[in-house]
Order: sequence, then structure tokens, then C-alpha cells
Amino acid sequence: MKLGELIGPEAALAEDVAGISITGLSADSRDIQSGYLFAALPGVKADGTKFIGEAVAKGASAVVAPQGTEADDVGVPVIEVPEPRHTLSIAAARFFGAQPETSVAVTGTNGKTSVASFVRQLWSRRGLNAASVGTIGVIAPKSTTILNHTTPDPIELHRILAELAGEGVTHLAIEASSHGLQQHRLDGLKLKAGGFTNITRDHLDYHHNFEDYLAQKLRLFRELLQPGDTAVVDIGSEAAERVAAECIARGLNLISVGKRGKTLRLLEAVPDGFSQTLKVLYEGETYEVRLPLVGDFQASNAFVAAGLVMATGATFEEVLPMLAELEGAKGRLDLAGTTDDGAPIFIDYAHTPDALAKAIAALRPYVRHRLLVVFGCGGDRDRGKRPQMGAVATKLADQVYVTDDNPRSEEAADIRRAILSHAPGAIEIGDRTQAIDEAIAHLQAGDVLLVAGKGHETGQIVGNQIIPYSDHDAVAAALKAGEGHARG
Ligand SMILES: CC(=O)N[C@H]1[C@@H](OP(=O)(O)OP(=O)(O)OC[C@H]2O[C@@H](n3ccc(=O)[nH]c3=O)[C@H](O)[C@@H]2O)O[C@H](CO)[C@@H](O)[C@@H]1O[C@H](C)C(=O)N[C@@H](C)C(=O)N[C@H](CCC(=O)O)C(=O)O
Ligand SMILES: Nc1ncnc2c1ncn2[C@@H]1O[C@H](COP(=O)(O)OP(=O)(O)OP(=O)(O)O)[C@@H](O)[C@H]1O
Ligand SMILES: N[C@H](CCC[C@H](N)C(=O)O)C(=O)O
Ligand SMILES: [Mg+2]
Repeated sequence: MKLGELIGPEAALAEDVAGISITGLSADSRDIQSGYLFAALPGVKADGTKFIGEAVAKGASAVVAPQGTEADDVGVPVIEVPEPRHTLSIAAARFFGAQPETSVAVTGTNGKTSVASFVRQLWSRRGLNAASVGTIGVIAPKSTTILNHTTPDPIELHRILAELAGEGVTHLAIEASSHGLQQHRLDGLKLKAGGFTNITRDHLDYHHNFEDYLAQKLRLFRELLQPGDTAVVDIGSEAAERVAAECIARGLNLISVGKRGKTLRLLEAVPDGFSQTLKVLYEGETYEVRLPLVGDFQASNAFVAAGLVMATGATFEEVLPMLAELEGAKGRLDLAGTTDDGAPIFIDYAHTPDALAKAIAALRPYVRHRLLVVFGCGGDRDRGKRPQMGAVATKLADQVYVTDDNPRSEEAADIRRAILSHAPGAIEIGDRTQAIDEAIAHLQAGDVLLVAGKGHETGQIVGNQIIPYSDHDAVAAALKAGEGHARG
């Protein structure tokens, strides 16, 4: 493609520059090949503008860089733009071309993977060729591909979207992480609707403060969605009220859901085994549906998903009965097994204070004796949430085991110490397999065990190593050793 086609009218290129042929895109000088456009991006660990010389030496035919970049004559055009990450995303969308005709994005501290999975399932039940992209990978009709990010970088993202469109996928549900929004990873995506689940504490290691964290999530509604598109907001907090108000001010069609929703008002959720019977008010009529999932938060997620499917061509009457067929996203309150005494063991992905509180609250109705919880916190992530999670677990559970999650480049013991500082009475067992063994060995009739923080993950990140590990395997092995019944 010609450079002018990729960064087009926005960059107001001279004719000769616009006519340069571009064979590929990269934001990493180490991946540059002859004829590539190099995007020089200032980052957290490094500054891409320092690698312009290397990129040109490797054959880059042009460079996109922030305004004011010091690039003496490097022999190829260095095009300065206000936000190179945005320019790269638009260029990637144009370079790879095809993307599914109907895409929705969901953002929020928790619930994104669940909502994206539910939207994909509901579209599929409508006979549509649907896929989802996010933390549990690319889930497409014929394949599942693991990703390294919840929201992929724009080049990887648009390569995936072109492949999906090429396979006939017409509907896409994607998770919009706050990092992804802040880094403009989704700016090239044509969206029809956006969902907002909630915003509580997470990622304050990256965003300067809560307001900045919220502002990044608001990009989805302030910039990426256009007037006339639809916003689905779970009105479960005052922050959500602010998001809803912004959506209305921006001319978005608002579908508000949840206990304080105006479009889909959740009137009642009554646990029924490991399901729940929901009563919902829609256009003045009361409806009932049995959701085969545990937890208030799953009802919230189901209605955000219903709103997104309604926003893309379904009627409420069509969608409601389909909620009864929903399956939870892997690692989100999975019933992983039961001991011989009938004590259930749930695996969940809760890794924030609010999520941990919601997961424990979801299981409380099933506890006749004690609720035990095994969890840790990720390294190189928000440190402030560690004592808060220790406090939440201690307040809401009856026995806490503090263990390792993904320490990454931090000392695991330091992470555990931060959690334990607010978890009096907790048992510290660094080795996660051992902690799960120990908790399961102590389960009695009437107990419930929650293993939280890693969910679907199939590895433990220690340093820059990913050690094969899964909570599901650890629970199954512990039950086998104790003669319990591990579910598949
Ligand atoms: C903090 C963060 O999000 N960083 C992401 C970001 O890196 P960065 O721009 O800061 O890159 P950097 O390492 O500082 O380097 C700056 C630039 O110099 C370039 N470079 C660097 C070295 C070199 O020799 N040559 C060169 O050109 C790099 O390619 C980069 O463009 O852009 C990179 C390329 O897209 C991402 O891989 C990287 O994700 C890191 C690994 C990461 O861990 N991100 C996590 C926190 C993340 O994104 N999580 C969210 C949310 C998760 C959730 O809540 O579920 C997600 O969406 O996954
Ligand atoms: N609507 C919700 N409100 C609060 N907690 C939730 C909600 N939905 C899920 N959770 C909790 O958060 C955990 C993560 O859920 P999910 O993976 O759907 O969120 P996410 O937004 O994709 O997370 P991440 O940002 O890590 O990708 C769940 O395992 C559950 O404990
Ligand atoms: N078990 C993971 C969960 C968070 C993963 C994702 N939300 C991120 O922040 O990268 C960890 O804390 O390391
Ligand atoms: Mg996710």
C-alpha cells in the first residue's frame, strides 16, 4: 500500500512521500523489514524514537513519530503526528483492511471477559458467525487462540480481525482494557456499541489515579463510539451514572441495565442451586429467566451482554430466553470439583478487591459451615490493592490462605507480606499447589473453597519464565489424592 493511503489526509503528505510503497508495519525496530513503516512510540520501559536509526538501517521506508522528535536526516521521511499510537492504529486498520461488519467493545474493571463471552454466545444462538477477543484469547467458531494481552496491540489486532473476517466472522465482541484504550489500540476498530460494567480499584500502578483510570475507560464512549451508536451501561455505581450521563450528552443511544437500570431493570435474583432465577422489568412488563450461573455479578454481566445484542439487531423477547443457555467464561466461578464430604471447590479470576468481595458474596449462600479462600496478587501490577484484598478476604471469608499468583519480577514473599499486613489469621503458603492441597485437605462437610486470581490461566509467571500451572489441574490433583471427584 502507499503511505498516503495508510496515514492519508490526516498527515497532509507531500506527493512524493505519499507515493512511498509500504510493505508492512511495526512499532518494534527489531521486527522491521524492508519497506516497512516504523511507528516510533515513547513507552513505559523504552522510547521508540531512540530506535529510528536502527529501524531505518533495517529497511524502514518511513517513520511515524511524535511531534518534536529529534531525528536528524535519517534518509527516510519522519512524519511527526500528534499521537503516533492513534496514527498506527488507523494505518493498521487500513493495511489489513477487512474487519467483522458488526463489532462491540466492553470495558470496566471486572466483567469484560464474561460479557464478551456472553455476547458471542448470544450472537451464535442467533445463527450469526461470531467471535470474541480478550483475556481468554480469540474465541472463534472454528478455533481458540491464546493472546498475550486482553486488548491486543493494533497491528496484531487488525491481523486477527482480517483473518476472522476472511473466515466469514461477521460479529466481534472485544474487551477494551484501560491500557488498551489509553494506548489507542482500538482506534482503528469500527464499533457499533460499547458496554460499561463497572469501575473499582485496579491498574493504579499504570494510571496516575482513579480519575485518569476512568478517563481512559471513557475514551470508548467519548471518542471511539460515534453519535447514534449505542452504549450499554450497568448502573451499579455513581461512576456508572457519570458514564451514562456522558453517553447521553454525546448523543449515544443509552441502554441502562442492572438494579438501577431504566431499560432493563433487575428486580430480583433468587439463587436456585448453582443457578439463579432473575426477574427483570422491560418496557413496563415483568419477565423471568433462569440464569445457569452463580453470583449477582453474573446477572449484571448477562444484562450488559443482552443490551449489546439488542443494540446489534435483536429484540429483548428474542434475547431473554437465550440467557438460560449461557455458559460462564472459563475460570469465572467454575465449579472445579467436590470433596467426598460434598464441599464444592470454585475457581475464579477475581484479582481485585471488588471482584474478590463479589466472588465470596456469590458463594456465601452455599456455605453451611466455613468459606475458605486461597488467593495471591500479581507482581508488576497495582500494589495498593494487595492489603485491600487481604482485608476483604479476612472480613468476608472464614479461613484465608495467602499464596503466590504471578510474581513476575517481584519477590513473591514481598507480595504475600503486603497482603498479610491486613489479613490477620491468614495461613501463608507460597507454593500455590501446596496451598490448594492444604485448603482441600482441611475442607469439611458444609464448607466451600474459593481458589481465586488465576482462573483460566495455564501458567505461573515467575521472573520472565512462564511455568506450566493451572488451578484446575492443582484442584483435580488434590481431589484425586484425597479420593474426591474432580469435574472436567
Ligand atoms: C504497560 C503496557 O501496557 N505496555 C505495553 C506497551 O509497551 P510500551 O509501549 O510501554 O513499550 P516499551 O517496552 O516501553 O517500548 C517502547 C517502544 O519502543 C519500542 N522498542 C523497544 C525496544 C527496541 O529495541 N526497539 C523498539 O522499537 C517498542 O516496540 C515500543 O513500541 O506496548 C507493547 C506493545 O504493544 C505491549 O507489549 C506492552 O504490554 C506490556 C508487556 C504489558 O504487560 N501490558 C499489560 C499491563 C497490559 O497491556 N494489560 C492490559 C490489561 C490487562 C487486564 O486488565 O486484563 C491488556 O490489555 O492486556
Ligand atoms: N460485573 C462484575 N462486577 C464485579 N466483579 C465481577 C464482575 N464480573 C466478574 N467479576 C469478578 O471479576 C473476575 C474477573 O471477571 P472477568 O474476567 O469477566 O473480568 P475482566 O474485566 O475481563 O478482567 P480483566 O480486566 O482481568 O481481563 C471474575 O472472576 C469475578 O470474580
Ligand atoms: N493472575 C493475574 C490476573 C491479572 C491479569 C490481567 N488483568 C493483568 O493485569 O495483566 C495477575 O494478577 O497476574
Ligand atoms: Mg478480561
